[in-house]
Amino acid sequence: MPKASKSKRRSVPVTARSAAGAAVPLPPIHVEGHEKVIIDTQSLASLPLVGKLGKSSTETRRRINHFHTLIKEYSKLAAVRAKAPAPEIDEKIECVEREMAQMGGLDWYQKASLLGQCKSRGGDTSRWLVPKLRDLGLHKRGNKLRLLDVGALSCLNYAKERAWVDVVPIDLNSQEPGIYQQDFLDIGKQAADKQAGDGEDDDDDDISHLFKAPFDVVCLSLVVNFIGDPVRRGDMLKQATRLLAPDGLLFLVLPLSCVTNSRYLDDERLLAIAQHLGLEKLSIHHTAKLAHYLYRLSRPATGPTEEDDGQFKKKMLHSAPGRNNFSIVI
Ligand SMILES: C[S@@+](CC[C@H](N)C(=O)[O-])C[C@H]1O[C@@H](n2cnc3c(N)ncnc32)[C@H](O)[C@@H]1O
Repeated sequence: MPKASKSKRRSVPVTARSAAGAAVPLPPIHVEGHEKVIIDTQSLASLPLVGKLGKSSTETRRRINHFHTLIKEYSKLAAVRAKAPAPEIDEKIECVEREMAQMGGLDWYQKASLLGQCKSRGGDTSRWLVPKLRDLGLHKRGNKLRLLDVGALSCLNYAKERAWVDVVPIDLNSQEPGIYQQDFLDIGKQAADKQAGDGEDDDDDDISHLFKAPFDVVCLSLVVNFIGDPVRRGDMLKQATRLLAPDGLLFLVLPLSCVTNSRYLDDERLLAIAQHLGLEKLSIHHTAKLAHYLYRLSRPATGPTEEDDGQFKKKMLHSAPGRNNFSIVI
């Protein structure tokens, strides 16, 4: 059974009251050098499931979107606080934290997202990817495809393809025994820490062997938009290219509005970012709600370097009113 890996980041835990008035743990704030501050969604997992799953898919979607807004707000406020702490910022942060807690935290969010994957609501996005992999003839390859499913809500997504696909499903908060609890952005860091004698010496928790060989496919389905900080969204794409084998595939899924209604991102810009990271476009498909992308790593998988940073800053592309601010920064 997979075990949770341990986080080594500094945290400042806080508490608040649940709707029922009981004290509940709230997300610690992690300060990771370079003034980057993120919400530690792992800690949201410990919140009790007090939130309701919507009666209709529209209601569930509305609540999921609101949870995304809270994550973004939290990231922004935490970044302000890291630079210039002030009591009014603390108050605003507590307010956001309280609301997330009242909704049920990450556990509620994941259960609501899983509901969105029901067949009656369109199924999970692997059903789009599998025919593409078959079209590429990858089901006939001699050795099985190694596929890293990031933000996996179920370990059964590729069960029908088990004869030719070996899946490593990971999530910040594992919902099933078959899903490894692992922060995608920490892959590689733990092994480096250990080598430097800095890591915790608990071999039972060590799943680093799973990430030693490169992956043929990395799936980032509805995960990049989960992150509130545009730089960390860029870090996710960079990390994916680092983990891919030569000619490996990146499967990216974003809510459609991230590319059709954003001031800072559209398909063209996303393609420029992907190409900059050594990825070439194989396929794009928009549905009423989602944008699917399949890219292939077309240059040696050495991964992007520090020099890549600063190449794709937040740039206004569409200034019409009513647009959202979703962006990816490299
Ligand atoms: C909306 S769910 C996506 C579920 C599924 N992949 C899909 O396509 O429906 C987003 C998931 O990504 C996970 N996640 C977000 N950041 C992550 C990270 N850095 N490492 C691993 N999982 C992450 C969250 O915990 C959450 O379960």
